[in-house]
Amino acid sequence: MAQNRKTIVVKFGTSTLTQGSPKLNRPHMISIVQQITRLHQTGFRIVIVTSGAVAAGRDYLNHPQLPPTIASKQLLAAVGQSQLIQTWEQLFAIYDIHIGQILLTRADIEDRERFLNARDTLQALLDNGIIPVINENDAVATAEIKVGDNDNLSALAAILVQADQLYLLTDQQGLFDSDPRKNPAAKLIPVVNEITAHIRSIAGGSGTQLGTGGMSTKIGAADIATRSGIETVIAPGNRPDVITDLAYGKPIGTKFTVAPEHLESRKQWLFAAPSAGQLIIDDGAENAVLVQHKSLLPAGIVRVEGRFSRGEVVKIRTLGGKDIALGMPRYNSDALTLIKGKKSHEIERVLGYEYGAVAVHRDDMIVIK
Ligand SMILES: Nc1ncnc2c1ncn2[C@@H]1O[C@H](COP(=O)(O)OP(=O)(O)O)[C@@H](O)[C@H]1O
Ligand SMILES: N[C@@H](CCC(=O)OP(=O)(O)O)C(=O)O
Repeated sequence: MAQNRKTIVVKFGTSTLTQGSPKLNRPHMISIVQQITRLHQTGFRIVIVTSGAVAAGRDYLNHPQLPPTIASKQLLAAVGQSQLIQTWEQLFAIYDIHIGQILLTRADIEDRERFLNARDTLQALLDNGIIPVINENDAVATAEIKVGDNDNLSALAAILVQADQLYLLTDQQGLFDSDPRKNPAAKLIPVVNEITAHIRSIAGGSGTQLGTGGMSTKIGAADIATRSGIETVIAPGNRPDVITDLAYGKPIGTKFTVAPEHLESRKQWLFAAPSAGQLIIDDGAENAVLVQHKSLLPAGIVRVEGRFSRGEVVKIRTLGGKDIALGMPRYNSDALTLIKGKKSHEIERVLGYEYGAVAVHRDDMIVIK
């Protein structure tokens, strides 16, 4: 058990979950759940991004005649999301696996504090062997705060969990050189090393009433993910064992490779913001960060300068005044002022809560010396 620590985000489009019908296809969902169970039991960390709420809502309400408004779609999503999550829950329960529902909007990802909260929740679920099941919070998402399609949402989720791979499962074999629904002679493209204007131009919209975005949103998602160091595959959701085969490296569908210079960019993405303060650290902490490549503990912080929230970017500065790293602290400036110089086990006593033992985790730090 648990030899493989690879983290994979798997996104299921409506087309895959319904198998082209007007309702969720439970027999097909069982085969998906069985594959994820196998991976989960061998230590893979799997995150599900699921579409299908609107389709499930429409089916549950017996295909009502509703005005073509956003409110109608939100009504269907509100009804259907509970059907959708219940279906996943019941199917995973067969294998004694727990799931946790997370409904996100763009606002939850763009705001750093909320980004960190979502990331911590996802991490906690994964650490406890619970499979996160994510969808957009369609029922409350207005035009300004929604991501709008689950392809892009899954790329953002993959960044949140620092995934190794993202699989976009759909009703086609992968990306073709033109829409195969319109051109039966279209050819599958097995590997994309660079998302060029040509690649974008061959990706069309959804071929069905129920899908959102088609290939063009999948290309957008692959672009976001690969720039952040996450390999992305568009693959057929109805192929037997597609998820397990992909996880063990079988070439299926269209693979979008990660350029080597992008491997560190998940951190660059996090650290695009200007710095909001400084943490002045002692010699021991300097050695831990620079030589031992470790996280920064509160014990090594001598002084906290500036006012910042959890997740804003700060400079990590030596006693000699040299900036050696940028990082996103797990605590805000007030909390760090109280716990600086203290041992990690004292954090909860001093603050009355804790967000973990470290002040700035190694994953949230770039050394700049
Ligand atoms: N170049 C292309 N290659 C493959 N599929 C394409 C292409 N351009 C457009 N499509 C359409 O994209 C559809 C898949 O997207 P979508 O309907 O949104 O599915 P999902 O629900 O899986 O997200 C396909 O059924 C196909 O009609
Ligand atoms: N959040 C919506 C799905 C949006 C979406 O992108 O759909 P799809 O193109 O089928 O992945 C729902 O649950 O119905």
